[in-house]
Amino acid sequence: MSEHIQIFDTTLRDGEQTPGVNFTFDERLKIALQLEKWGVDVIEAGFPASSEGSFKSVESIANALTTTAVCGLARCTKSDIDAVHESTKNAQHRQIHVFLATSPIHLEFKLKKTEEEILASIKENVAYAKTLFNDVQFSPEDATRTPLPFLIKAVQTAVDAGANIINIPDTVGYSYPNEYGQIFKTLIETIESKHEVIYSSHCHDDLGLAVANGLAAFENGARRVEGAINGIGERAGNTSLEEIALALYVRQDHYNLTTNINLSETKNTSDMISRFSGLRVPRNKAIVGRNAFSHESGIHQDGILKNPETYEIMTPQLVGVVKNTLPLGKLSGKHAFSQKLIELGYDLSPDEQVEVFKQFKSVADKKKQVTDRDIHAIMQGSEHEENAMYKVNALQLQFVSNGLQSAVVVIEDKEGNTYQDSSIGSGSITSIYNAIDRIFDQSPELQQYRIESITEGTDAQAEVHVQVEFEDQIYTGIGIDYDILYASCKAYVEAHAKFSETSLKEGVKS
Ligand SMILES: CC(=O)SCCNC(=O)CCNC(=O)[C@H](O)C(C)(C)COP(=O)(O)OP(=O)(O)OC[C@H]1O[C@@H](n2cnc3c(N)ncnc32)[C@H](O)[C@@H]1OP(=O)(O)O
Ligand SMILES: CC(C)C(=O)C(=O)O
Repeated sequence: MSEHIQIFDTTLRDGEQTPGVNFTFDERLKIALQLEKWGVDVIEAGFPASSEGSFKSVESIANALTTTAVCGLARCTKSDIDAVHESTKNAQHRQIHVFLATSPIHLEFKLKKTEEEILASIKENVAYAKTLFNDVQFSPEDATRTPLPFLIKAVQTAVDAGANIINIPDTVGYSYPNEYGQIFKTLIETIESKHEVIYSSHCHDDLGLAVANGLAAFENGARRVEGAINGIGERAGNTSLEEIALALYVRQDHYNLTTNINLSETKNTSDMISRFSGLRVPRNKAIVGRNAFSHESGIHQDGILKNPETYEIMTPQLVGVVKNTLPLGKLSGKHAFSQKLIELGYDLSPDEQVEVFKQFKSVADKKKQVTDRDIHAIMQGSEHEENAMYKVNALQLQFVSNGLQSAVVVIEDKEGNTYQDSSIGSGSITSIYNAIDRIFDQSPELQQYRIESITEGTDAQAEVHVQVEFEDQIYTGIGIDYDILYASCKAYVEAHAKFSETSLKEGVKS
C-alpha cells in the first residue's frame, strides 16, 4: 500500500520572503484558491503577527478555503500564537506553525539565549498553542546546523508539549541528502511519543539541493514536505513543490508514495505565481520551464516524432502543458523539418524537400531559431526563385576609396549561361545596381526601393521591393533573402529581367 505525502505550501509565507516579491491582498487570495485547486493539503498563508495586512490576508484566506487547511507562522511568543488563532478562527481546517532556532550560532548571536532557555520557551509556547489548535507543528529553525543531541532534546520537548508535526528546516540550505535523511531516521527512531507525530522537511536551495533533500527525507520516514511553487523563497528559494509532486508521480516505482496533487493544474499554478511575483520561470526549469517539453536537436526530434517516450518521461498534458514543441534550429534534422512543412500546409516532393531543407539549414546557421514565418519566407523565396528567369549566383562587395564601393555580380539564366560584370558606386546598393545595369546593358530609372522584414528579430529575413522605369513603363522586382544586399540584388535583377522579356516579346530590344 502506498502512503500519503502531505504537501505543505509556503508560497505565501516563505515564498513571499523572496526579495522584491510582495503579493497584493487579492493576489494572495487568488493564489490560495489556486493552490487548493492544485490539491495541496496545507497552505501557510502568512505570518499574522508581522503586520495588520498579513493578519487580514490570513483571515481572508482562512475564510475562503474549504478542503485545504490554513496555517499561520508564529514565533515562540504568546502574542504571535494569539495572532494565528484570531486570524484563522473561522477556518474549516487550520494548523499553527511555531518555530524557534536551536543552532549554536542562532542562540548565541540572534536570540542571545541558553539551551535551557530555548527548551523552556519551546515547552511553554508549544503547550500554549496546543490549548488552541489540534494540529501544532514545531520547527527547530536551523536544525541542520544544530548538534544532534540538542536537536533531539528540542524535538522531544516540543512533542511532549503536544506538537504532532515536527518540521526539520534546513534553514540555510547547508545539508546534503544523505546527511539530511539521517537526521529524520535518527529522530524517528529516537523520539518517544504517546501520540502520532508526522515529520516534515523544509529545505532551502542555497546549494541547489532543496528537492533532493526533500526526497531524501521521504526515504527516511518524512511524510510531509514544505515548499513553494517555482521554488521561490528566501535567498535561493525553497523546495519546488511541482518538482516534488512530479518526482513522486513519475518515480512511483521507487518512492511508492502518493499526493493529492491535481497534476494537470501544475502549469496554471506556476504561471500564476510567476505573473503575480514578477519572477520569470527560467526556460530550463524542470516541469514548468518553457523548454521542459521542447526538443530542438534533430536526433531528439526524430525520436519524439517516432515515439515521444524516447525523450519524454512524462507527457506535457500531464502537467497542463498543451503539447510539446519541436523548435527548428541549426541542430534540427530533416524529419522535424518535413513535419513542420506538413503542419504549415506545404506538400513537397522528396526532391523539393531536399532543396528547401538546404536553404533552411543555411538560414538556421545564421539565426538562433527558425520560426514558422522564416519557413514561409524560405518557401516564398524558393518559389519565387524557381520561377525567376535569372538566378543570382554570386555577389561580392568591396570598399574602394573616398566612400566608393565596388560590386561584382554573377547571374545565371535557365539554360545555365552565366553573365557577370562589375561597377563602382557611392554605396553598396548603387554599386550593385550599376553592375546589373552593365550586365543587361540597359539603365532604368529606380523609382522605388523598399525593404520589409518578413520575420522577427534582429536576424530577420528581408524582402526587398523595387520599382524601375524603362521607356515610360514601370517594372517591379522582389527579392527575399536573409542578407539585405542579396535580396536587393535579386529584386533588381528581376525587374531588369521583366523588361528584357517584354522587349524580346515586343521585338523592341534583344
Ligand atoms: C527562517 C524564517 O524564515 S523565519 C520567518 C522570517 N520571516 C519574517 O521575519 C517576516 C516577518 N517579520 C516581521 O515582520 C518582523 O521581523 C516581526 C514583526 C516578526 C518582528 O519585528 P521586530 O519586532 O521589529 O523585530 P526584528 O525583526 O527586528 O527582530 C526579530 C526579533 O524576534 C526574535 N525572534 C526571532 N525568532 C524568534 C522566535 N522563533 N521566537 C521568539 N523570538 C524570536 C529576535 O530575537 C528578535 O528579538 P529582539 O527584538 O528581542 O532582539
Ligand atoms: C520558519 C522556518 C521553518 C523557516 O522558514 C526556515 O527555517 O527556513
